[in-house]
Amino acid sequence: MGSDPESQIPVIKFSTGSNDLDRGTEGWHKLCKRVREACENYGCFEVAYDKIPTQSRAETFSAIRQLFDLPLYTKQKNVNLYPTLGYRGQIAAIPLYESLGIEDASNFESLKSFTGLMWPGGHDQFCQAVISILKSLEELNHIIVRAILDGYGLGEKTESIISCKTLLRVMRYRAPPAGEYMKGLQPHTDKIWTTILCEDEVSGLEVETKDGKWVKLSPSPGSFIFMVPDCLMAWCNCRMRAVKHRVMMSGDKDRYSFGAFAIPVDGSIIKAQKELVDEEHPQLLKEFEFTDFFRFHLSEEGRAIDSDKQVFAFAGI
Ligand SMILES: O=C(O)CCC(=O)C(=O)O
Ligand SMILES: [Fe+2]
Repeated sequence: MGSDPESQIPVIKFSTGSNDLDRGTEGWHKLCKRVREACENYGCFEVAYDKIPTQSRAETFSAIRQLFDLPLYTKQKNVNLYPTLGYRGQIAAIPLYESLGIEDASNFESLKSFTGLMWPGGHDQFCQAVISILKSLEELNHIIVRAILDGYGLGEKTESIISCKTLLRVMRYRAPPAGEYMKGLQPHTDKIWTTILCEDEVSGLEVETKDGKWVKLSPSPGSFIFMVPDCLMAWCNCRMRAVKHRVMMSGDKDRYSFGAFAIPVDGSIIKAQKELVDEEHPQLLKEFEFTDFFRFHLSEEGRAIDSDKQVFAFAGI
């Protein structure tokens, strides 16, 4: 598992030094095709993006480590209307896992109020590090969504792009007891529009392939992982697959990671693009309001359903 290079997900370069990122160039067309194929076949890909310096990642992870070093009662002040978006930890089924969530985290004011809650007097260095990397990741996300649109010939239909705010979720997974291979995070698909993940040194993220095999990812140190969540899958009439993923821990090091999660703003309607519905691809999901779906997945009824089936239970035709 993982050591077989054949089973690894595609690596796609987003190189600011070439004209591949200019719409209309041959390089851009090739990029769009690769993005589309990766999202259809794997539901994810590794992103090599040269615009985010190693230093910026290092500063972000140093800030994240300081956050996890705070006392539990301080971290538990991170509450959210939706329980899974605030502090999570001390969960019996996944004892190694702990995470915090910051809504609208590329906005200086919301970062300031978060750091003001965590540290007396705030933490300017935390805000600077997070803002800087998130702005770049939002830019990257924008390019990837553009590539998806162009990949389907919908480049002019920018009004169909879902408006989002970025939630930053930071994770720490404790090393398991010596010699054990242990669940860090349960298998799931993300419920949102897009996900970009970043890990620091210790791997552990696994994705499920089309034929149901789990593959351990070994991204290069400077890379990110882009994933297709349920809403993006619904938007493209399930041409792309929402990738099921989990974290498995082994070895003696704690794992730190973070995700830039694009969360549709309240009132967002998620619907299959009519251009992507035809005889060969009948519409599979009804249109739905994002918040209704999000609430459903947290409800008792939703939680009784496997994560990757929830969207079909909620909106299946
Ligand atoms: O820690 C990771 O790499 C994955 C986290 C994740 O899948 C999530 O928070 O939805
Ligand atoms: Fe996830």
